[in-house]
Amino acid sequence: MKLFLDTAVTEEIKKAAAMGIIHGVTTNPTLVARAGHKDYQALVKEIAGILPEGSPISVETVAEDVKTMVADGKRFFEWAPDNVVVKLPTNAAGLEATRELAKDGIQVNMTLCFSVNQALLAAHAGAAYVSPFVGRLDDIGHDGMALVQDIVAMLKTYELETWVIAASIRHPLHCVESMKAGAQVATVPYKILEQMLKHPLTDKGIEAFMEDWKKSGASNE
Ligand SMILES: O=C[C@H](O)COP(=O)(O)O
Repeated sequence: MKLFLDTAVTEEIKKAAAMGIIHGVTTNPTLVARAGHKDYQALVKEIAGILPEGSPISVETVAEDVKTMVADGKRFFEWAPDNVVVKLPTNAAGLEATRELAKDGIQVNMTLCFSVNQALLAAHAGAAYVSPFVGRLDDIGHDGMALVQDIVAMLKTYELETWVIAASIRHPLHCVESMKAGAQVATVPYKILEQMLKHPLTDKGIEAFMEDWKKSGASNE
């Protein structure tokens, strides 16, 4: 499973990219606003310069009609043609715009997906990615991860090539479950990356090795 970083904070992207553990970035209007960016184009170009060449960056529109969605998508694509994946909502306008952009070879990530039916429609429209929102379903008492499992199985059954991005990831167990479900990607906030890495026995082990080495008086010069 590949990992995307779900953030608009460039410092977080730099830190994760330096460790070589992320394959792309997803942004959305809330994340861009929260990070205090005023210029989306400048942000996307900066992210493209941080990530390895060709890494996908999801760039989301706030347009509501097909014409503006397509125009936005084409504009976003020009900002970084090797990276930009246009993020569109899974609704009627989003499907039509996805079809248009896909015809032009522009990749689309259909976001705010909350059902297997929506994922099937996204795949038929030509979406490169579909993003089921796990945490937001859990928040209302539904089983978000069951949706990821069902979508992965459905796409496999019908040999559809759309990739599943497990999104709205809220804790490290969501990542483990996404792997078990066979999602191609999980997009995670930086905090979750840190939680994925952290293990008390690793820290304890490092401490013990250092103490024993110091006590031994041995040299590694
Ligand atoms: O844009 C997609 C995000 O993964 C949504 O996450 P959230 O539900 O925590 O806002």
